[in-house]
Amino acid sequence: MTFTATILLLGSGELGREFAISAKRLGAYVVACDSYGHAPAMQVADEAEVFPMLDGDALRSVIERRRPDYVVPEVEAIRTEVLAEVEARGVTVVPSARATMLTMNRDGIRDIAARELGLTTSRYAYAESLDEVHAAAEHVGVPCVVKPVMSSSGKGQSTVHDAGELERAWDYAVANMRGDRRRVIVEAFVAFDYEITLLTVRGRDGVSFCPPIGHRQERGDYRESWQPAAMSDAALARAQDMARAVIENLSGYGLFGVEFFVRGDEVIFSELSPRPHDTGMVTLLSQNWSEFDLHARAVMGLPVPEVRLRGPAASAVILADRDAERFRFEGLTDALATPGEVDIRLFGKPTTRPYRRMGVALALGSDTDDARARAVEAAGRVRIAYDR
Ligand SMILES: Nc1ncnc2c1ncn2[C@@H]1O[C@H](COP(=O)(O)OP(=O)(O)OP(=O)(O)O)[C@@H](O)[C@H]1O
Ligand SMILES: NCC(=O)N[C@@H]1O[C@H](COP(=O)([O-])[O-])[C@@H](O)[C@H]1O
Ligand SMILES: [Mg+2]
Repeated sequence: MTFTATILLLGSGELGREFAISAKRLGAYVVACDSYGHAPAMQVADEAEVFPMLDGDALRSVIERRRPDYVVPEVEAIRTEVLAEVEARGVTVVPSARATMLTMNRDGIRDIAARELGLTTSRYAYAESLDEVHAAAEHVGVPCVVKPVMSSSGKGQSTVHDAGELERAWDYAVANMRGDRRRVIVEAFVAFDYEITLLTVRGRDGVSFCPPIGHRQERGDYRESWQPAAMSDAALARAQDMARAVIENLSGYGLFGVEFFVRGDEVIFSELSPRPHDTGMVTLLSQNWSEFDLHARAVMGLPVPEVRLRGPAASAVILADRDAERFRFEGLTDALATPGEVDIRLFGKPTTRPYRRMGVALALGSDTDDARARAVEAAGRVRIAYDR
């Protein structure tokens, strides 16, 4: 059989699963990798590889054996030095080895944005010990947010309201970080009016933007997202300029999820994913081409189409609440019968744990408030029943 490209997908969660579907529709052969078997993307890919992606030797040997046209990272926690090595030998790393190195750890991308590009960010400092955490908090002020430099979906993150809570925040960060660097970023807490993800695509013909996505987070992890987020033309233009500046600096082709806090007309850069974003799952219903379709096209060097919104839309997550290997989903019939245009995605994760995202509900509405209400309603109708 002839394929248009061979893609090695590094990370096989829900985002990788939708990307794999989009890439396969364009004729790609997809090898899905992760540290555990039967991961969501593996269930729809051509083949799977199970190994720890932070292990450089294991990663190098899989890339050498598979000889992919494109290496597509789906998570941050990857031995990115190996990606730089293989890029130097001619393999295309998406969007670029430099982008994966700088975004793997929060300090890389934050220093580029704040120091090199001069973008507005929250005040911040790094710390590698409890003493340094105290010094950093003194520098940025309290309340502040403490996060491991390597983590995602809010893992190891806490908001500190009083210096007495710093020790607990440091211990929590170290216990929940990914990888081997005991380093945290301490950021001033931003009392934003709202926050957005600006999906930004860099294709062969230039940079384009999706309408902004608003979202609500709890414990540093997203619960609901909606599109379009209401914002002033001035704030949107500022966010687009900042997003363009960062991704031009990172280089490479693909879709990026650029996160901003907005307070009045002030737009504050937070961080970015050089890949589809969890809050962007709303685009599975809201756009004529989803963020995964756009990523696949940009990555494979194909034309990036103009995005059209099908209507105000929202997503709401379906979370597990305990550790389990045996569980069932109930209520799918009810959920899909939620009035209006509603859809459900169940990711197929093989096990649950507290707060693990197992699925998402999607809804169109007359406006984003209506879409949010429908998505939350549909998500709530899906129940996870745990077997003893
Ligand atoms: N300095 C801050 N001030 C106020 N809120 C913050 C700050 N930093 C983070 N948050 C809140 O926590 C959320 C998660 O933070 P951040 O995006 O840095 O973490 P993450 O682990 O990278 O999450 P993800 O991987 O889902 O993007 C933000 O979207 C925001 O709601
Ligand atoms: N904010 C980043 C994000 O949402 N990443 C998505 O979550 C998966 C890990 O989920 P898990 O921890 O449930 O395995 C990742 O593989 C990716 O799809
Ligand atoms: Mg984030």
